[in-house]
Amino acid sequence: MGLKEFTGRYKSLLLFGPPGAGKGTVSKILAESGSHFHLSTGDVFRSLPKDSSAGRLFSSYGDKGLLVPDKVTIEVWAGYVKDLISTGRYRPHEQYLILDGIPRTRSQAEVLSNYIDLVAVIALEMPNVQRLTERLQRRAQIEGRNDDIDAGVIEKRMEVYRKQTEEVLGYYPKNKMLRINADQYPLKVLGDLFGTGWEVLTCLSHPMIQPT
Ligand SMILES: Nc1ncnc2c1ncn2[C@@H]1O[C@H](COP(=O)(O)OP(=O)(O)O)[C@@H](O)[C@H]1O
Repeated sequence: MGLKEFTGRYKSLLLFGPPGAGKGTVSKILAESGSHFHLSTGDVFRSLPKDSSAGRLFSSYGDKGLLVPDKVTIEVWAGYVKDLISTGRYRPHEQYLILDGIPRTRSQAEVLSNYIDLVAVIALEMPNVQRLTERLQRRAQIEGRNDDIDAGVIEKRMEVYRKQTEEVLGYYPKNKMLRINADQYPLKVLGDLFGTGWEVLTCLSHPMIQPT
């Protein structure tokens, strides 16, 4: 089957958590543990040309800590994944897709279900806003992200997570849900994740069975 003809669903793990909870760190480690593909929706938006219409739309929402509207989000995301497949960078027959930052609304979850075959949902839990903010401010120094610098924008992103995204967890079956305390050192978070979720996550340790 040619790369462009993939019409199946992407076998996916979803990462949830407030800004600063460590979605990116955990996703990268899971992806690298078995050559799987980590896709951060925030990174997808940040890679858009600033003068494109989607890029301008992203700035107008992202700079305020708000979510980009659902329709555009899904369009940009689905187009990006298609491009990854057609250029051979993401190989859906062999790799799991580690999705960080999507879905963030119920409506995104509903549309996304047409694209993915869900393996697991990892919810990184960290209610301590002060410590999340400290993590983001450290990241701002390293990565220079505008939305990590402004305290008002950080606060807005936390609120958006609490009000719009957290409830999306209820959309997914409990037997696929791994809730992990993210208010710990990264190694401990990973230890807990593999301790709780070994049976679900063990699929990442070997390549997918090839279709015959
Ligand atoms: N699924 C999504 N739906 C709408 N907007 C999104 C989505 N993912 C990312 N964004 C936009 O990109 C910004 C940065 O996302 P991300 O890097 O994942 O941030 P965070 O560290 O807050 O989790 C968000 O504040 C939002 O404007």
